[in-house]
Amino acid sequence: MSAPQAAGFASDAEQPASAAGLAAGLIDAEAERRERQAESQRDVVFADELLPGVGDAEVTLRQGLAAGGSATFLTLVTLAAMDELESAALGVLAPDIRDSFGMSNGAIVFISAASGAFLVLGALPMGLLADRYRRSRVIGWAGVAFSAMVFACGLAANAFLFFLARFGVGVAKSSTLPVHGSMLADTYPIGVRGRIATVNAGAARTIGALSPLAVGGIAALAGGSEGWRWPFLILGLPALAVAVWAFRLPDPPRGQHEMKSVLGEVVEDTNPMPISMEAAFARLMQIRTIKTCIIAFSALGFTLFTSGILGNLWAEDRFDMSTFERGVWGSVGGVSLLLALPFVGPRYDRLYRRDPARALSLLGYLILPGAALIPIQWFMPTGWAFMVAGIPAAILSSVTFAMVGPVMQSVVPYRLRGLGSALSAIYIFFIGATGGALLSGLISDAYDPRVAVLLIGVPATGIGGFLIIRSASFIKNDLSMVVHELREELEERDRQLEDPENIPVLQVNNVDFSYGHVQVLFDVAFDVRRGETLALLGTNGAGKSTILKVICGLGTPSRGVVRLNGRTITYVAPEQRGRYGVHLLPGGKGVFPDMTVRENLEMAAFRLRKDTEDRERRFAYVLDLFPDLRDRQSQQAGSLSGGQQQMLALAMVLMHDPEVLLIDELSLGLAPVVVQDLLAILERLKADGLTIVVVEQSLNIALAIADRAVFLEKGQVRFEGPARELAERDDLARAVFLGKEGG
Ligand SMILES: Nc1ncnc2c1ncn2[C@@H]1O[C@H](COP(=O)(O)OP(=O)(O)OP(=O)(O)O)[C@@H](O)[C@H]1O
Repeated sequence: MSAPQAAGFASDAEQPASAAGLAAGLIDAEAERRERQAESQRDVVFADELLPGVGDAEVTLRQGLAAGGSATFLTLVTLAAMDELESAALGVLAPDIRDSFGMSNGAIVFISAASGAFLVLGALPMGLLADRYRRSRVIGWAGVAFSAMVFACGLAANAFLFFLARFGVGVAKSSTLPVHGSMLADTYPIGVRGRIATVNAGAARTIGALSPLAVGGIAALAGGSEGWRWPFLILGLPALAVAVWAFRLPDPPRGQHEMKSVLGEVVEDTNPMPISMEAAFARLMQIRTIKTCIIAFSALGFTLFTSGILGNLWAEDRFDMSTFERGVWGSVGGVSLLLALPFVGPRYDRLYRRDPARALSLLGYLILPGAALIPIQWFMPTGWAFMVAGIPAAILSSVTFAMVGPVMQSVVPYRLRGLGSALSAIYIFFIGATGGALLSGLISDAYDPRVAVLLIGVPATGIGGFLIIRSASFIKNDLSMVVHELREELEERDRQLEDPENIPVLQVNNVDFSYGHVQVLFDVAFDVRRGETLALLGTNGAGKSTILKVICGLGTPSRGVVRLNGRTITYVAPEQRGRYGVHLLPGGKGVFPDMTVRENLEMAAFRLRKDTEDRERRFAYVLDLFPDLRDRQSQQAGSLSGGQQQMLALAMVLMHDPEVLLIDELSLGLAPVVVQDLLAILERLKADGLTIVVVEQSLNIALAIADRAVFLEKGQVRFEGPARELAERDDLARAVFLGKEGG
């Protein structure tokens, strides 16, 4: 893109003559773009009652559970309780394990909390599996692995093996957030999500609250320095039984409750395309509620996961409390949390039905007081006062954490539920828990646990609370996006049912795209029919190449959808799209200059290396299409002329047997005679039935090959229709010829 033409900001008459004029023009153009960006975000806000779950009839928890069947809930709750029991066991037994393996405080804090990092390793694949496959199966296998690894913790012969077993436990546990969260959100109605989450947390905590007592009791009963092993050995068995049961759970249709609330019916994608992690993350991080909440919860993670262990170490070292005493106090804290949970879940659900922004800010306001309560606790003079004073802050942060699931699930696109939770798990556990563990371990070893908590816990709590409150201002906009997408899907489903013979090969709808914070595509939409050639024309920097990137998967739109033969491919990886037949001939040099023509073609045919017959067929087709290349197969590609190199690049793309060929700047820098040859080849490809989208600077060339044209200006479609009609639009045609805004 050439800089002076980039923004298309000035008419001929007002061409800026000086550097100052140029700068002023650029500033104006940027201000105008920002205005359009702000407008495009305002555009999608729907009235509250149209948002999913808002204004719906009240549902009691019993009705909600009955709607999805209580077996799923009970199984997932039990599995979550096992996780809790296991974590609590580690907290209570930390000093005994430390002494048994002769470790320092820092080492045991690190090993204990590092399962947060291991959890991250599992969260991504688990999230991906949850979005692609039957979730009950994923949950079952993860449960089996969990029970095996917990057992291994009890058998560990040394600190290193114990560390490895923790690694396994962490990875196996990683199914809880992405897979359970996705399953619960799709099984039970939106109106009970808060209560499901709090009951889930409450039930898990009930077992968790009793577990310090049970764990302390079992360890004391077993006695000796190795008594800590028995709680782990005993826990492995019930975990295995529940995991086996989980395989039988039904898998609900994805996004069914959002669809029922917004559309009144379920539009199920029975044959979804595989989702790419990169595309999913790119999309999720464009959703402001998600991004802000994820950062908020990771900040909270810095303190939440280490505070229990640091508290136990402090209680033992400073106040000389025994394992059993600490277990009792741990249980008291857990029971207190149980008293708070029944208030928060129903309140969140009620607020959410009225105003989702208030439901979210409630969570932020619950967190903030913790920043003041933490210092009070850590300056208490006696053991029991220390334990009692820790309860309020622990309750507030645990209650808020129980709500991560409902908040995330409400704004994540339903196809990305698993990966959405995985993304939050990465931030919360990897950055939050592991970062917090490392820092706390270091500070605790250098000073003491109190310094660690004051330096990390207080600011983390304040920042977390503030950010959650801030995220509340984005949620309605993001929920509106959900509504928009669901409506579009329903319309498209109806359109496909009405006219199944006439589904476009390629469909781009409502697409917004940003490079970082700079939005460059605004609500772009067009279809391409089978065998059609579509020209994408427009001013410099209008976004033509960016659209091609979005179609072939090199860019993920922040809004909107791309479909291939009626199936959504918005989140499909570029190489996967290649397998489905979407291929891009990028602008500029597209060959390996040091290789021969033949070697270049062989590189392109790499995917066909096992299918000799198909490979030969493609070679024959391509060499027949480009006789000039056939005669130069042993020539180095770098020594070919510009036109021949463009032919070779095209030949390489055609080796893939594309269904849709995307061409960026076909004629750029080529002599007219070469362009004529290329056009003849495109004619032949058209005759062979190939669907082509070509970005062209030259209107004449576009008109020569295209059936239809789309004219873009500043990221918006200004014209879509038969190519010859575009030629009649003087204003637009002039813009293409002159490379400036039409007047
Ligand atoms: N990688 C990038 N990072 C940031 N901004 C980019 C990037 N690529 C393109 N842009 C900007 O996005 C806008 C659209 O660019 P794009 O290349 O899609 O336009 P185009 O219509 O193909 O223009 P041209 O014909 O000049 O290539 C431009 O303002 C450009 O500066």
